[in-house]
Amino acid sequence: MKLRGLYAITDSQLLAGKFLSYVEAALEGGVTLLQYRDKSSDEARRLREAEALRNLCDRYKTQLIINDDAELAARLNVGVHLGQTDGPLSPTRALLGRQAIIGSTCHAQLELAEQAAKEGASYVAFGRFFNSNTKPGAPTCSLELLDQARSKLHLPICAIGGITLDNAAPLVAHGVDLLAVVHGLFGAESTAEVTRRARAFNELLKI
Ligand SMILES: Cc1ncc(COP(=O)(O)OP(=O)(O)O)c(N)n1
Ligand SMILES: Cc1nc(C(=O)O)sc1CCOP(=O)(O)O
Ligand SMILES: [Mg+2]
Repeated sequence: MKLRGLYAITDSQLLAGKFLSYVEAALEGGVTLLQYRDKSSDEARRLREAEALRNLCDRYKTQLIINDDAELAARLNVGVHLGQTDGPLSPTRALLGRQAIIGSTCHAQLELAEQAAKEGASYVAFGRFFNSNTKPGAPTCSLELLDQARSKLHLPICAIGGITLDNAAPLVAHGVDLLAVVHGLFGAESTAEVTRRARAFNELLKI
């Protein structure tokens, strides 16, 4: 399966009271990967929400990715996204199997991406590219790094951090396959607007 398109990421605060309706609205517009990102330690709620997302994703034939938590991903038989301090990639690949989607945060460092590729990552993520409401302190990344990554790597490239419909086109022009978005998608005023934005992000990625 080719990993290219919108990568929607949930935010528990932003989506409070409208979690499933906004996620379904995004899926309606087309989502290649959906990441469940919840930084709390409420294990019961996390399991419940992740299961609900897996059911939704099954209906829309979208791949679910769990942020940070390989054990939860294994329990639900879905993918995982690992940052640099979220645990090693190779044992996670062994845990989840060959088919699982495993993503790796590489910030603005090509060497991290090359290492992740060697250890079996399915995609590499660079960021942040713009000011981010969700993670304002994340290190920044340039379009030039994307050019280098595109010429050296044979994996799908994901961009993250402050991406909106107004600033995403240059990322695509510099070789990005996956646009990972929280606020620029789920910060919308209505479910109809979430669906419209999802469709528009996918249009940007059509070659
Ligand atoms: C697609 C994608 N890219 C990067 C990240 C950030 O991961 P990480 O550095 O582990 O930070 P947290 O998201 O865990 O705060 C991501 N989640 N998804
Ligand atoms: C979770 C995350 N990681 C980042 C990184 O650069 O690694 S930026 C980010 C937040 C993405 O949310 P928004 O689309 O609202 O900026
Ligand atoms: Mg993490």
